[in-house]
Amino acid sequence: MNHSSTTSRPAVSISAIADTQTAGHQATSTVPVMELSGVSVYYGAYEAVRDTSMPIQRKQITAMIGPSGCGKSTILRSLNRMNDLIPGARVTGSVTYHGQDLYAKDVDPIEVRRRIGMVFQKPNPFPKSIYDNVAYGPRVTGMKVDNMDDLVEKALRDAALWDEVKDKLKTSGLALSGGQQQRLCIARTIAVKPEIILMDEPCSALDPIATAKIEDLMFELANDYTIVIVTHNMQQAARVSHYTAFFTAEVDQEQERHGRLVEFSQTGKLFTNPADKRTEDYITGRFG
Ligand SMILES: Nc1ncnc2c1ncn2[C@@H]1O[C@H](COP(=O)(O)OP(=O)(O)OP(=O)(O)O)[C@@H](O)[C@H]1O
Repeated sequence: MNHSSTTSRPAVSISAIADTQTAGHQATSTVPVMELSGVSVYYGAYEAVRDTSMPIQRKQITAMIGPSGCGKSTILRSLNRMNDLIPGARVTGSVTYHGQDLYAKDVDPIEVRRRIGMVFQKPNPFPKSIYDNVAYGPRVTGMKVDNMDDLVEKALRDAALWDEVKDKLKTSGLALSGGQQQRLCIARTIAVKPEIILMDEPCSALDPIATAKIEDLMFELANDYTIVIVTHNMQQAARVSHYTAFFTAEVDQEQERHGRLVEFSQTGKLFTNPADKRTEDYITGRFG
């Protein structure tokens, strides 16, 4: 399979597939909601990450760790077709969501990004009020909302921000602290009712107290959502995740670096009894 970065015509409703297939399921740690099989991602002719295969387990936190440039963010973006937005980016192999090929011609990438939301490294609220930041997604996606006030309150509560902002909902989101802004971005993501939340180093711009709050929040969110987090911080991966994927960058004969998944396993095992020497070297600080 070879998926170019050009977006395709919407037809299949990913949410319809997801809603049908998750109905009645209890959360377990053994039901993958997504699967990557032999996924490589190219930027033009450059193969940034090669041959990645791993599951994303439902309502679990999966961390991606590894040295700079090993392709963690690239793989993360392949999970909700964010790479489509980068000119020249191309994904090969298979990414499935509830068994459905995420890159099939008739899948709507906008709908994919609603079901599989993303929180970025730098908090990026819109220059709008706190309320409007949260209401934005439901409004632009045309979600049927009975009571927007209730939806905004629920999203802010779920993002552990309600108590801090309930008296200033009309204030600009940009007037909040960095940690509050990041929780506002999480509320904005939750507001469109995604199933999966991708987080690309969500704490790297935050101080330790704000970081601890986001980590606590991730635990809470994992009751309802599947979370995939890219982090530079091994301790963070060890603290928050159920599963960890360790990536490294291999150097080929032309001295070109290619990201490679070395090991994927339960977090406790990866950090205490890694199967691969390269993982052991990395987690013990001998490399990277
Ligand atoms: N938009 C892009 N265009 C071209 N090359 C890119 C692009 N984004 C990333 N790359 C390259 O792909 C490789 C993997 O980058 P990526 O950002 O995915 O790694 P990473 O592991 O997330 O790194 P970091 O931890 O430093 O954020 C790197 O060599 C990077 O330079």
